[in-house]
Amino acid sequence: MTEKFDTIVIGSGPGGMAAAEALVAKQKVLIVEKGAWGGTCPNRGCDPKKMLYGVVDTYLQAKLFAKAGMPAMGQLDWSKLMAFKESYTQQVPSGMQTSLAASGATTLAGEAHFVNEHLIEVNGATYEADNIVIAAGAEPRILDIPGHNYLKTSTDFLKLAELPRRIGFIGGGFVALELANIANAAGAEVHIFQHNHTLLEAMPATATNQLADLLGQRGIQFHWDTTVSAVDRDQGALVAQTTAGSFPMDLIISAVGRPAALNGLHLEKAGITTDVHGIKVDDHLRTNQPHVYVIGDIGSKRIPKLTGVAGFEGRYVANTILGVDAPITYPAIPFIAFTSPQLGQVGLTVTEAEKNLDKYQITVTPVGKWYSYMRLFDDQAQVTTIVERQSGHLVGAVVLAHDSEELMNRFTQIINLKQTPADIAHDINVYPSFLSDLPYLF
Ligand SMILES: Cc1cc2nc3c(=O)[nH]c(=O)nc-3n(C[C@H](O)[C@H](O)[C@H](O)COP(=O)(O)OP(=O)(O)OC[C@H]3O[C@@H](n4cnc5c(N)ncnc54)[C@H](O)[C@@H]3O)c2cc1C
Ligand SMILES: NC(=O)c1ccc[n+]([C@@H]2O[C@H](COP(=O)([O-])OP(=O)(O)OC[C@H]3O[C@@H](n4cnc5c(N)ncnc54)[C@H](O)[C@@H]3O)[C@@H](O)[C@H]2O)c1
Repeated sequence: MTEKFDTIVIGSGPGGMAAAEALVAKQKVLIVEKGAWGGTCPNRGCDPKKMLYGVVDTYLQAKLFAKAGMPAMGQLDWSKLMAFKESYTQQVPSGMQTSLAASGATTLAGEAHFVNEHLIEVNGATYEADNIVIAAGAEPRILDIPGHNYLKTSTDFLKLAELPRRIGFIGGGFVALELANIANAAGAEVHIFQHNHTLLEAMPATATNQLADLLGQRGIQFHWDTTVSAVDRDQGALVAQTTAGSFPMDLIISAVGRPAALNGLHLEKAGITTDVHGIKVDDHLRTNQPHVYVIGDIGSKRIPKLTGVAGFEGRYVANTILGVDAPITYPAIPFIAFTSPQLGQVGLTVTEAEKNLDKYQITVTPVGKWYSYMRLFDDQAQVTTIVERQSGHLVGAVVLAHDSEELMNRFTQIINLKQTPADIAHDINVYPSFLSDLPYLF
């Protein structure tokens, strides 16, 4: 017998959770999960990464304070660091499933496949719905080269029982840089093999070059314009064969992007169309089957693939299903590479602003000597603001600094609220703090 629901949600990551939780008060909802409840972010992404990052960033900062009387630091204990991370991650799947079930959604463990545009099959049983929300996320890409079976992913890194002595990362994106930062601080010899000379493609090159210099000074070895063509095994070690020579390693991580997790969904049975970036959507996040919606990392769209975005889209689609009819519009979307220091960006990019300097004023302010940064030995800290000349509104910002996330959140708020320098000067912020410096940045 086929059980009938108002809405079926496929995937319980930040996108699927948000959609299910927003629908369940008014609808009969089924949510299906083939792996760990909660999806990538809390199990093998943002949250475990930031548990590790918080410790290593504090450790690095404490080392900087040696000049200010901090006693000498020993080596980080990797097994305790991992145990700390697991104290959080081990309770995530059961906690997420319990919370979904408590909200009234029906939870089902198993892989969902489309049978037709209204019917899915899970564990041999079929389920029907008026609406289906695909929130199946993305998965790490293993580079297709000889020896690819030796390559590991971010998921493997975040579970390492022991820290390998030499770690190579293929790619210069968020995953490679953030994990390289952790591995380096924890004592590994770290190499980044990047096929071009670009890090974090969405960020301005001046800031990413500066970040690469700082990470290089800490010992991370960047191999620019270097393609890894094969991986061999030689007497227990792995060898990265590259256009710049052979490099023996103990672990090599493929960090070359996260393609949409299309496999296994059998989208063709529902006639749903895809492209190389994922499932195609319209401005209401509908597929070519209007009752089938797509949210989060699995969608083909030019929006950053982030946890906050997946949740925003989940709530938007829930409202659409419940009858609100308006195309999706996104607020400013901030993102940060959690490296030491952090590099974050929000709003209009420097590259876009540079194309129209009559309209936009770009100001790069080195703040390393400012009180808030000098007391942290954050000598290279730098804030870039992009202001629309006519209105005086902030439309974009880039921050390279220790602990820049709250400043980034405030910049995001300023952009969304269209606050002017006068509005900002009117605020009383905690003094001294990064935010009490704000009026001096405009
Ligand atoms: C190492 C790492 C660090 C990250 N750090 C950050 C960060 O600091 N900040 C940030 O904003 N973002 C970060 N991200 C990205 C963030 O994790 C994703 O953008 C977010 O998880 C996307 O949510 P989602 O709901 O679209 O997909 P996911 O979280 O991937 O969830 C999809 C779920 O669908 C399930 N699924 C797939 N197919 C099926 C099927 N056929 N049937 C049933 N279930 C299925 C999967 O098992 C999975 O649980 C990071 C990612 C990684 C890998
Ligand atoms: N702090 C955060 O917000 C955060 C952290 C981690 C991941 N994420 C999300 O996860 C996504 C995936 O992260 P990622 O680092 O895997 O991808 P990415 O897109 O950020 O970087 C991929 C890197 O791989 C390189 N690359 C691409 N194809 C290659 C090839 N064939 N050979 C060698 N190198 C190649 C690219 O030049 C790039 O440097 C991010 O775009 C982001 O949306 C976000």
